Amino acid sequence: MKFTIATIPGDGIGPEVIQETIKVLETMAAIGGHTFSYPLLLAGGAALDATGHPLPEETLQTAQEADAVLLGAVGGPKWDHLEGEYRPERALLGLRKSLGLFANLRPAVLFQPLKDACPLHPATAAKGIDIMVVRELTGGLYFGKQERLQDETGGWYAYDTMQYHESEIRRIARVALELAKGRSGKVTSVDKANILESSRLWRKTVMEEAAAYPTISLDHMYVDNASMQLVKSPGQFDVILTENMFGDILSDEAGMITGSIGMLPSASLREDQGGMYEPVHGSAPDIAGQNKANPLATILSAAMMLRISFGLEAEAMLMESAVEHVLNQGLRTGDIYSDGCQLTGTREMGAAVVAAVKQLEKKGA
Ligand SMILES: NC(=O)c1ccc[n+]([C@@H]2O[C@H](COP(=O)([O-])OP(=O)(O)OC[C@H]3O[C@@H](n4cnc5c(N)ncnc54)[C@H](O)[C@@H]3O)[C@@H](O)[C@H]2O)c1
Ligand SMILES: CC(C)[C@H](C(=O)O)[C@@H](O)C(=O)O
Ligand SMILES: [Mg+2]
Repeated sequence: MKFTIATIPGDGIGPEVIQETIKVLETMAAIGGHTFSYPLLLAGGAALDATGHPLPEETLQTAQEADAVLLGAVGGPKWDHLEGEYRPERALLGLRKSLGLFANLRPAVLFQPLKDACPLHPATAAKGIDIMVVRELTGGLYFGKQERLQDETGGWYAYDTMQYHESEIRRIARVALELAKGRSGKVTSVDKANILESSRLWRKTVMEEAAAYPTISLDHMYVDNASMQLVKSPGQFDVILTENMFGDILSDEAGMITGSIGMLPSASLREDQGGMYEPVHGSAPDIAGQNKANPLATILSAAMMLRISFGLEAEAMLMESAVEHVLNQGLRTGDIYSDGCQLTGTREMGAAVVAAVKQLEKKGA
């Protein structure tokens, strides 16, 4: 089969992790007899430097026409002084909104070989963690009206607006409820309904949608408590359903309890399962260009792409098994390193996954 993957390396460690992911995808293509093409597109700081805008029209158009989008990360200190639409991170929001990617799936799974790198109590780590964060991605504070103004004293003030339409809540709630059917059947909706009006509507609407899913157990948790419970006893969560900003924060936290944000993939989807795939982490300027970044989050995002957008379940599973295999071999980038393991670099980790894919495929054949 032929697929076009609009590829946006972006900034910082983005190009490094994308490079390794393409190597793995090419191995998958050779094994499965597929043809993947990777039109390379500019977005973020790289696009700003080259074209004067973080989200060039050509990027948007090619992304819209492709079978899926694969993105590294955007942003970095070089562009931190910029305002408004010139901020590199705005490119990400522009892509999400224009592609209609309202459903952000962020699985947080603790790979068992990493349980020693998990900062939680060993007994908790041994039990395993398998949480699916379903984050609403095109509404809320990120897309509400925002402004910076001066008051009558000349002092500055600013506001951002958290706004949700019932229809936006219903469609993301359905995504979470449907996903829960294929898992252990529990959805925890996270909000701040004790204080925010948008959260009160969120809770009411989620309850209404859940009425059509009698086999799913639904509970509700305030976001402050949820962030504490996630560390205290992550085993209580199956699917976490939440709005845009709460999901951003909770998914980074979920990354840490599963070893590292460098292990966390994500899929941003529209109704037809078309989507953009990117690691949860950012451009990590502190380690960029040093062959230190963990490429596994991006490789796992590409596996999600094969499964969800291309329907290549066997290939996706092979990639995920290859990741588990290299971890079992004891290979670790710095972010997941623990005593007795072998410290390795971005390129070496990518090469090890490629080798593991080939080895596992041979064994299976
Ligand atoms: N999706 C995205 O493009 C995205 C996501 C988050 C942040 N950002 C942007 O990235 C820039 C840096 O943001 P930040 O520092 O808050 O978050 P970050 O995720 O880039 O980094 C946070 C910490 O995690 C580490 N880290 C992240 N990814 C890693 C990996 N793959 N391997 C090993 N270590 C890893 C970094 O070294 C750093 O210590 C900012 O401009 C921010 O806006 C972009
Ligand atoms: C860079 C930023 C806009 C983005 C977000 O907040 O959605 C990032 O943190 C993420 O998690 O993808
Ligand atoms: Mg984030």
